[in-house]
Amino acid sequence: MADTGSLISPHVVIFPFPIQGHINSMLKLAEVLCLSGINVTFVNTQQNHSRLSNFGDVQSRFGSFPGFCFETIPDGLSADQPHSTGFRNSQDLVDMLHRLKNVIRPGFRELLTSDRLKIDSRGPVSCIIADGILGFAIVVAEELGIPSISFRTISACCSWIYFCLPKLIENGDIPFKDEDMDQPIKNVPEMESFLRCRDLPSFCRAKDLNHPSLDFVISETLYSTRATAHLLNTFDIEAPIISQLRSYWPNLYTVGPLNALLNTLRSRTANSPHSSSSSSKSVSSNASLYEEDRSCMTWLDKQPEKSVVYVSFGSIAMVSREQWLEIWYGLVNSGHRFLWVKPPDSLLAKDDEESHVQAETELIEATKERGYTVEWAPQEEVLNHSSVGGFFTHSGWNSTLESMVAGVPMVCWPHLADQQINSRYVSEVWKIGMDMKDNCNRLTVEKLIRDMMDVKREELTKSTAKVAEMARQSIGSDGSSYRNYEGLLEFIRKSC
Ligand SMILES: O=c1ccn([C@@H]2O[C@H](COP(=O)(O)OP(=O)(O)O[C@H]3O[C@H](CO)[C@@H](O)[C@H](O)[C@H]3O)[C@@H](O)[C@H]2O)c(=O)[nH]1
Ligand SMILES: C[C@H]1CC[C@@H]2C(C(=O)O)=CO[C@@H](O)[C@@H]21
Repeated sequence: MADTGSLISPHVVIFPFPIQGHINSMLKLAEVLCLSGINVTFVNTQQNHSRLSNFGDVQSRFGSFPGFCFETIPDGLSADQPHSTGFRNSQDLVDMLHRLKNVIRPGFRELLTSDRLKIDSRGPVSCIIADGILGFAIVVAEELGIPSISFRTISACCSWIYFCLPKLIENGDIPFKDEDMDQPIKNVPEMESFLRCRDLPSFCRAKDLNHPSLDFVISETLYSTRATAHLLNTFDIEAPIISQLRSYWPNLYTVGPLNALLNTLRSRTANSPHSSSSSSKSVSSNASLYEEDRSCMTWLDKQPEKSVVYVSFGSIAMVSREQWLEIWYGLVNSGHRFLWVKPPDSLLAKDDEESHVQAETELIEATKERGYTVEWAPQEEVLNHSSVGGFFTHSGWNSTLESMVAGVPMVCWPHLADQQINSRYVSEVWKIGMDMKDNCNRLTVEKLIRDMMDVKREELTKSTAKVAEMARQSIGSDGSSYRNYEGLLEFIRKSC
């Protein structure tokens, strides 16, 4: 039976960076902790919270846990400001950093130090689990004299590169000296044999070393070492890098893939509303800021086995009209069926150029035969559907993990941040897909989709099955992620 939280249980505050990919994985962690009897307060910014309540199933998902509660803090967005998590350019990130500093940070501090949580019947806050790029939450924990756990929602390989950035700057690797993005980078231990300029996180492309986004990831990474413990949503597949990270984060718990761990715990928990006797693949944990369109599941039901390419570039990537058309042509010309997620605000300004309008009319016609489009899909369910044979992805870390767990090969088109290195690992290290990085034209799209679906199908099927098995073992009762999950619970319980 589930231990759903009680007065004597620890009380943990969880606080994500306020965008979809971070909220998703931290809500999964929240549910894992609730299923283990820990009381949780989950802090959202206002607009995200109202969208989650409208579009996600969070109320029913967490309704059965008396020890769970949401709190909201201001986000600095005006009530009539349209929702857009997309980052059109680096200025959008800079704007977000300003709101973080001037509104979200004081709001979080106020919440934790005011009486709002002190009068909470679940007892005083015993620990703060904050997003690894919200270092100010560590300061609040220090002020309150309680432990903090820094949860980095990206891959271990990207976290490791962030630690190596000061050395790369010192050695003159960045800023890049010339236009040759294939120049090897030799100063990141474990990656000497395959790392190129273009594989470094996007922030390294800044010409100016003082660029706020580069400064942000470097300083937050150094700051994170002040936390009492660290969490990563990853597993043995990143073992060599995890060992390196322990030199900075000795108290590191790797508990991924969290979607798989959560499904296992749900299925073991007799009175969970999600209890299921089936495999850990079958349940999804939706926490969407967009309205899911489930009609795509009915469409998938009608397609042949492993025939569909699922296309999604996550929640913050923005695509230009030219790129959009090239991808569309490539998909249509590949001859394969496709299900394409196009979030409402993901296309950069639509122009009236005659040739674009004509192309789009042509493509709409061609798509009717074998394509389907939605604004948001139940992604985990889609990836586990028997009709899906490949994933054309931006290589966000959640999508990468979800694809690994489902055993689906990938064509990667990374946009920003960690995606650049994730896609390199997918193609060169784990060999479960192809990297299309910095090269978006219809011929390349067509070729790589054909490679994934036909030409390299057999070898990819073997390697994806191996990785999926490794993920499954990690969260099994003898696996490293499961043991780390138990260690994390012990750590949290000791802090109460
Ligand atoms: O139609 C869709 C599309 C996506 N998703 C879900 O949305 C999440 C998307 O997360 P992710 O793949 O990580 O992409 P982003 O939303 O772009 O995530 C941001 O946050 C991640 C975690 O820090 C980083 O790895 C990414 O680079 C960063 O862009 C996943 O859980 C998907 O299952 C859906 O449910 N439906
Ligand atoms: C917009 C980006 C700022 C950094 C974040 C990030 C991370 O390093 O945690 C990855 O991608 C984006 O989610 C965030």
